[in-house]
Amino acid sequence: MSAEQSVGGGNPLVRRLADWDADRLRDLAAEHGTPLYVTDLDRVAENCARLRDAFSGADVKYAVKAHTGRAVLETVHEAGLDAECASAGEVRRALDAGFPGERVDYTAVNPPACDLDSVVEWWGDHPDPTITVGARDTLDRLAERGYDGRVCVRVNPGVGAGHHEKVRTGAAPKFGVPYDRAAEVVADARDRFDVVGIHAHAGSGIHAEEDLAAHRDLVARMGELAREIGSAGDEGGDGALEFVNVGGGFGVPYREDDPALDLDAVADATREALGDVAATLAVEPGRYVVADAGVLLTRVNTVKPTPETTVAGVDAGMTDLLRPAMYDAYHAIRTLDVDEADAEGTPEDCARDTGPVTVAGPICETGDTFCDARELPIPERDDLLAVGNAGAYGYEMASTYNSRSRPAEVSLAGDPLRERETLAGVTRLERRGERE
Ligand SMILES: Cc1ncc(COP(=O)(O)O)c(C=O)c1O
Ligand SMILES: N[C@@H](CCCC[NH3+])C(=O)O
Repeated sequence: MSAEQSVGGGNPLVRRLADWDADRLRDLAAEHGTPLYVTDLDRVAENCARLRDAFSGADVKYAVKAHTGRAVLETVHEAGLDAECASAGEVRRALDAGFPGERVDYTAVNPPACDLDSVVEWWGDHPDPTITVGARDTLDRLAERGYDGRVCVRVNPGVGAGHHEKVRTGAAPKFGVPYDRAAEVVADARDRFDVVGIHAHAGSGIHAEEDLAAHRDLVARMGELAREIGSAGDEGGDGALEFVNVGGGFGVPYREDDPALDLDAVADATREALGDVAATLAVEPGRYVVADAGVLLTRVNTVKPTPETTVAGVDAGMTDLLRPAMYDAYHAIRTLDVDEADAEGTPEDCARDTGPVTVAGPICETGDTFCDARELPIPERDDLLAVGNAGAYGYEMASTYNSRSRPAEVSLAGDPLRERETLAGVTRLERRGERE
């Protein structure tokens, strides 16, 4: 089976930017304006189904941070995944979208007091969630608040992976208790809490062979630790762990010719690396669930030939999609207004001449470009461009820098998901003349 083929009919491993219906996207842009995120909720459900099939028998938790939109959360909930949340705000969103407490994990990273206060209070109405804790200090702060419920200990496995150094978490001291001290921290936590699991996360965008190897190393280390903790628990009569969470990070192909991740093979390798443990495997992917379910539509407003490249000035910028500016991330770009031949990603076939094009946003930062001198159809003013794989960490990382309002989002079916922010929205928190 080729990497692109279907797994059970209409559920292909990867959906390329070329696969989106250009007419539909043009209609949505005409109706809702640009910049506009378009999210295909059916694709979200398909991605969830593929994860559940590949990791059958494991707990699959959606890392909510990748896309917190209500419709996405409801879709993921209906598809049977749990929710992994990075803040009290994300916990609130998950509960509001219908996830019961026992299907919510809160991963507390240097948690502000207000986050701990909130979740401990909310748990009263939503029993049996899990709090994942990466420092003894956090355990103490939970105990101070009277919390004695389910806790998972986050471990720093010393193994990192991911598409960019800024997203490799596994070896960063910020995350998790040091591997060598993990068993001791678990033993200490058992005196005060119901310790149900251990957790580690290598990083985000695991796709390259070396990242997959790092993922396997991490899983193997977690398997060893689970066995060590399990046998210590038996001696002390505390019982074994419920689960071993090996994190998320499963990558998607961003470049047109990147191969799709063979999810079944990754799942098999994960199980094999974990080895024999008396606990359920858990994973918490975010990107994989939503990345290829979203595109960002933006319109060309300025065309400027320069000796090196034609600059296509567009109405979306790093405030709408930060990834290229922050990580030099590659996102496929498709001109929806030229002949469909270029939907195949073969610029030489398309009706317009092609050449080096720099797609640049309206923000006063040099890094505010979606691509630099990439071979694309020479742009014309009012062209509609689609930026691919924008569903993960797209809207979520949007900001109002340069007093730009955040974009709108609609579903592919045409339902409004998030309104376009207004200037009044951008300035709504400002106070003037209120200082005494
Ligand atoms: C603790 C944790 N879990 C899960 C994820 C989800 O990662 P991804 O979206 O790459 O699957 C992240 C992000 O890197 C994370 O920090
Ligand atoms: N924001 C990152 C992923 C980091 C996930 C959070 N630990 C990205 O867009 O690639």
